[in-house]
Amino acid sequence: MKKPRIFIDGQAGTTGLQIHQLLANDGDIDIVSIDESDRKKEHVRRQLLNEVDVAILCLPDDAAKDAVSWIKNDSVRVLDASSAHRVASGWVYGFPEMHPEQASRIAQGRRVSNPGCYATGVIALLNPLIQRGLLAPDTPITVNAISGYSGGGKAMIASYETPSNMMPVFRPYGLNFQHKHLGEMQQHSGLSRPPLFIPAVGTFRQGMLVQIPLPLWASRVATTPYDLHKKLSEHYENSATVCVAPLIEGTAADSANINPERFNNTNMLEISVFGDTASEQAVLMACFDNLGKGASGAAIQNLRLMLGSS
Ligand SMILES: NC(=O)C1=CN([C@@H]2O[C@H](COP(=O)(O)OP(=O)(O)OC[C@H]3O[C@@H](n4cnc5c(N)ncnc54)[C@H](OP(=O)(O)O)[C@@H]3O)[C@@H](O)[C@H]2O)C=CC1
Ligand SMILES: CC(=O)N[C@@H](CCC(=O)OP(=O)(O)O)C(=O)O
Repeated sequence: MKKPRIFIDGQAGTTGLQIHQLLANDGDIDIVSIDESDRKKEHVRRQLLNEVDVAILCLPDDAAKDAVSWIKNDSVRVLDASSAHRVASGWVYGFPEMHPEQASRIAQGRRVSNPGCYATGVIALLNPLIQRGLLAPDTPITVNAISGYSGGGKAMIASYETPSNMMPVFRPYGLNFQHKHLGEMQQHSGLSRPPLFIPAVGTFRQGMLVQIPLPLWASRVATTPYDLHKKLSEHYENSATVCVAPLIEGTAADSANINPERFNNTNMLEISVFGDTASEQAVLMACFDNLGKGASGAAIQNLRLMLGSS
């Protein structure tokens, strides 16, 4: 059988390079390469984009939109790692765990959008709880998150890895309330409004922690930390990529395992639920690799679904 041909447009960038490395030893896939001197030449990219089975776009948003508009061959399928099409109609959202039908939608999709890193954590935590009625769609949600600096691509990596640059160990940002992941967080979690999202970047290269504090006493739906944990555990029971740690409750709560770098170089996402029944408070946490389940790992998972090889 003919091997599927894949072109990674943006293969020299952080995400593209990692996808390339993860696929390099896969003998069932033919990765079409582009010369370093040609990788930004429109006519070369146009031609490759129209002659492969799947084009994986690892480009800035505007370049990804251009690339999609150049594809005239209807048999070419697209997996876009940028944020250009994550809430666009006609695109399948590449988060297989969010719905029992989602993996088969991705498998059949002609246009699949890979989720944003922070959005991956938020949707993993909230989607099952909102879909299953444990949180109301209009619950006021705050998200605190920290990412390794590789989340900012080549430019941010260079600035953090230049020794003469004194970068703050922890830098909150997104404080214009316009972060590019808000739309996908809202739509794919099922919230009626975007969350209040406070991301931060730290002086570590890779890894991510997403936290959602929940004052349950203010919730319109009567919910306990135990209920939240049970629903999340049921939802991800058969998942190979998302796991739920045992409920962490009360005065003995121990956060020794919480470390944004813990799942680096894997496609795993671990959910933790901390709760106190007496004070009716809980915190949901998602820990994963921003370059793994937050980017390249998820892209490989989606590609395999699209190729029917997962
Ligand atoms: N880093 C992350 O954690 C994640 C990133 N993403 C998304 O993936 C996409 C790529 O991000 P990332 O890999 O971090 O970014 P990088 O800046 O590391 O890489 C982007 C690559 O695209 C190339 N490029 C830019 N414009 C063009 C163009 N017009 N034609 C061809 N190539 C072009 C760049 O070239 P050059 O090398 O010359 O600069 C670079 O190699 C972005 O949309 C980002 O939002 C998604 C999930 C996570
Ligand atoms: C630290 C940092 O700057 N992170 C990036 C998000 C990286 C990411 O995964 O988002 P995309 O998939 O949408 O590119 C940011 O906040 O814009």
